[in-house]
Amino acid sequence: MNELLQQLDATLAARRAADPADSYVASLHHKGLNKILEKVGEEATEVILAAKDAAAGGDGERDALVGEVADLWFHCMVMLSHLDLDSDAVLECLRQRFGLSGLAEKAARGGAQSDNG
Ligand SMILES: N=c1c2ncn([C@@H]3O[C@H](COP(=O)(O)OP(=O)(O)OP(=O)(O)O)[C@@H](O)[C@H]3O)c2ncn1[C@@H]1O[C@H](COP(=O)(O)O)[C@@H](O)[C@H]1O
Repeated sequence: MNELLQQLDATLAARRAADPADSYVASLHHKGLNKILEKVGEEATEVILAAKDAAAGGDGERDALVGEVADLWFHCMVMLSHLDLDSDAVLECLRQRFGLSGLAEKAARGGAQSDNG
């Protein structure tokens, strides 16, 4: 669906058979799902901290936030690849949701009573 994401997905899939000594992605696949999830968690925390800094800071902090989001997206893509999924599946999910109000969707599944979930 998105050319860059598709190219990156292809690289991530190819790295599953690569030597961990030669490739960061191969080293993550080699270490396994728990290591990959640890990285996703770390990167998510870094995004939160960077967003706080960006809200209070200037262009440097905003650029740093973009870099942290890229790290998070990348590690989520490695996680999907490790589980035989790819970004196309996520983009298709977003495409199906596009234009459907989150409030309307929540009401349709009977979840409109609470603000917490
Ligand atoms: N987009 C990325 C990308 N974004 C971030 N990173 C790496 O992700 C790591 C995360 O940052 P950290 O500060 O947590 O790294 P770290 O401290 O070395 O990690 P740990 O030792 O704590 O696990 C860094 O080493 C980054 O270089 C990426 N590594 C690879 N890619 C893409 O994946 C492709 C394949 O990479 P290789 O498999 O390394 O060839 C590359 O060509 C790129 O397109």
